[in-house]
Amino acid sequence: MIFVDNQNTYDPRVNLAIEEHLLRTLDTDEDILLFYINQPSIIIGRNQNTLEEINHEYVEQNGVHVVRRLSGGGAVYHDLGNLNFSFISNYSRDNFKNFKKFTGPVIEVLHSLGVPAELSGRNDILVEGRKISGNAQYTTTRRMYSHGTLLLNTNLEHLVAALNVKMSKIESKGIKSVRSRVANISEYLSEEMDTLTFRQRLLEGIFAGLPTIPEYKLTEADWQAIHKLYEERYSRWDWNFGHSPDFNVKKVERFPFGEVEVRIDVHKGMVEGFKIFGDFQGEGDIHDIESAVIGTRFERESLLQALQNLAVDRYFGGFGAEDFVNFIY
Ligand SMILES: Nc1ncnc2c1ncn2[C@@H]1O[C@H](COP(=O)(O)OC(=O)CCCC[C@@H]2CCSS2)[C@@H](O)[C@H]1O
Repeated sequence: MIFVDNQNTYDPRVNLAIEEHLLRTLDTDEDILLFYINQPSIIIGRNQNTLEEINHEYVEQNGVHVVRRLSGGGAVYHDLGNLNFSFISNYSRDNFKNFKKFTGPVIEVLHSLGVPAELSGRNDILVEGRKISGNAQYTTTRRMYSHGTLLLNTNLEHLVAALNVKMSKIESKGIKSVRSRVANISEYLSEEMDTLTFRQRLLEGIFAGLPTIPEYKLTEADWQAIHKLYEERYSRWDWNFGHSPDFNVKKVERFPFGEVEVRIDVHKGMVEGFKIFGDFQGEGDIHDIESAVIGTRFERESLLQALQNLAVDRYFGGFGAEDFVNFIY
């Protein structure tokens, strides 16, 4: 096994690009171990509807990154107190969906630190029934990775808040996250440890018995390829939001001026269908609003922009564009 150092990158878009690059391009049959720590972010599963997984108000107010990964499964929250590990290896039927094989060495190190960790029936590592690690895998035809989180000292209030979705009545075929009770590993450690020291302990534990840790240093060419993946995938709205499965939103609310019901069809993150019903009365043809938003991104700023040239309050009587967007989004 070879260790790859990500050279103190804390940007989740770059870290996921490094991981994908190592998976796809590094020409080796060796197993690779990569660790990464991310600035506050939500990492969405490959087949999830991003909007169903994030508290977008919290995300916008706190500058949390939202990035989609290649592997399936649910959405997780990362901050500097969370360590991610990734084992990249040759694909085999035996390795794929085999979480025990990849979490085993990590669990062993946790035991040596006095943490009574165990693999759950699914793909979580638990301590006293609480989740300290979520795991997922992705495979190409030749190679695969099995990666997981480790909650060492994450702000759990932020974790819960960031993943607390407020948007109601969404229907989609997206994979839903499985909400769990979570805990920090630090609760179980007898000494205080920061995330980098914890990483070092894992590294030494996993490579125990070897005189030196075999390491591959990322080259200039590697960084160029990583940068390309960053640009073309992980920093793009189309990947992080637009890649979501189709979904429908239905909103109904009674306002002083009457009841409004809105039904929205979203395809690849864009508004494809938009219908307004209700017993409200106003001037103007409500179809103007419908046609203004069709074809825009289903996100606050784009919706507001689309409605900019319409005097929305004319249609509903005292209900402006901002109120309308707050209602539908
Ligand atoms: N960081 C972290 N670690 C463990 N559990 C978490 C975390 N954040 C949130 N959660 C809890 O897990 C569920 C989602 O569980 P669920 O089982 O739906 O999803 C996962 O576990 C996916 C793990 C992906 C790991 C990758 C490794 C490197 S990049 S991300 C969520 O609702 C919370 O209750």
